[in-house]
Amino acid sequence: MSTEASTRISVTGSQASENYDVLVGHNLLGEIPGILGQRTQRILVIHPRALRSTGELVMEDMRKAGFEAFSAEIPDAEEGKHIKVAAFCWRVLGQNDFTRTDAIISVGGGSVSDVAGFVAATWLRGIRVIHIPTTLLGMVDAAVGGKTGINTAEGKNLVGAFYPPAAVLCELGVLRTLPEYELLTGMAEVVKCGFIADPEILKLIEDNPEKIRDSQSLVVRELIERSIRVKADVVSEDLKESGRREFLNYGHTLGHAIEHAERYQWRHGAAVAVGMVFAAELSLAAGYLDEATVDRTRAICESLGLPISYPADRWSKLLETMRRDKKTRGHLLRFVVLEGLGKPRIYEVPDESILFATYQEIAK
Ligand SMILES: NC(=O)c1ccc[n+]([C@@H]2O[C@H](COP(=O)([O-])OP(=O)(O)OC[C@H]3O[C@@H](n4cnc5c(N)ncnc54)[C@H](O)[C@@H]3O)[C@@H](O)[C@H]2O)c1
Ligand SMILES: O=C(O)C(=O)C[C@@H](O)[C@H](O)[C@H](O)COP(=O)(O)O
Ligand SMILES: [Zn+2]
Repeated sequence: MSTEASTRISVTGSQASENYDVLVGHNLLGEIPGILGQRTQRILVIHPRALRSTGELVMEDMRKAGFEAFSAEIPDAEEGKHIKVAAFCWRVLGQNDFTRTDAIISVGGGSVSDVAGFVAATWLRGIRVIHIPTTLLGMVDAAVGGKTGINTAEGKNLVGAFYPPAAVLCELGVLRTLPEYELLTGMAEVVKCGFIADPEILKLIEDNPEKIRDSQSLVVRELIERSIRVKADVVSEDLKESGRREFLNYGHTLGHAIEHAERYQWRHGAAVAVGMVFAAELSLAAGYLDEATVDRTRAICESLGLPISYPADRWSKLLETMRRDKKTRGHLLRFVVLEGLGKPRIYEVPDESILFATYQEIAK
């Protein structure tokens, strides 16, 4: 067991009730009673089937701390981000008389914190939620920042709310059981942070091809903390995405369309990797970025075993889905592009032919 101290990264909002801490370290569950306070009686632990034993451990701990603990076991991965799953959780909350002083704890990857956060935002118009992310992606991105959501038939995350958690506890030991592919798809969001804000992240990945595959290594911990700092910095300034927060969507315009086209059988991070190569190529085509940075994007994604291309014949379907992206304004498609390392900007697409031409660069 590690004896290293935990790291505390603060996120601030426009009012005190939106402030919270992200803790990274070991043995963090003991923080929960202090975060929730004495008036909290009931806790609902929302976890996927695949993490039943982890969910039970958290429930046991909460019972020992004096809470009444209930669980809602939900379908795994993207299947959980469905209105029927939210309705099931609302039913459990209702049947067990959850009040505004009670709380939800999410235990799982980004799909779980997204739906659990949405349930917390909507139950009684808002009860507190603590996220315990169990994937790399959940720790560095999904659990932090207060974006919650579910999918609809038309697309990814189309229904949701901005709803900051009461805390995020990144218990590093839980990553021991995470399959390597899940660790590497989570790295896509780490790479994103590297390109949009902290290029040192890219160097750490390039210089440590083995350690980045060991979830318990100090390099992975440093990558986690650096990525959380990038996200905390952005969302502290712009919770509701009226400006700078859009930069966190780098690679996601095409990425989300690919996830939709694949009926969510691709992991989010894999789709975002292809989306980042597309966004880098678009930055080049628009005259903002040099070829070397585009090549670097491909090289880093490939070194992580992430996809960098997509079938040529899917373009029209992808374009149709991208029109529903949240950054679109009227008929105007908008992409996050790069003007250089750590220099994201918005590109309003003047003519869709540039998108088609760029797609040929990543099509196979
Ligand atoms: N709200 C946000 O800001 C935000 C940011 C990024 C991504 N997301 C969302 O996050 C989701 C992707 O999250 P994800 O990549 O964590 O995927 P996920 O939640 O689907 O989990 C991936 C798989 O890993 C398994 N798993 C989770 N923890 C494990 C562990 N410790 N050991 C073994 N297996 C484990 C899960 O059961 C699942 O099968 C997408 O829906 C994406 O849209 C949201
Ligand atoms: O937090 C954000 O803002 C992001 O864009 C982070 C993304 O990694 C994440 O996938 C997010 O859920 C995408 O949000 P959406 O608004 O495009 O649905
Ligand atoms: Zn993402």
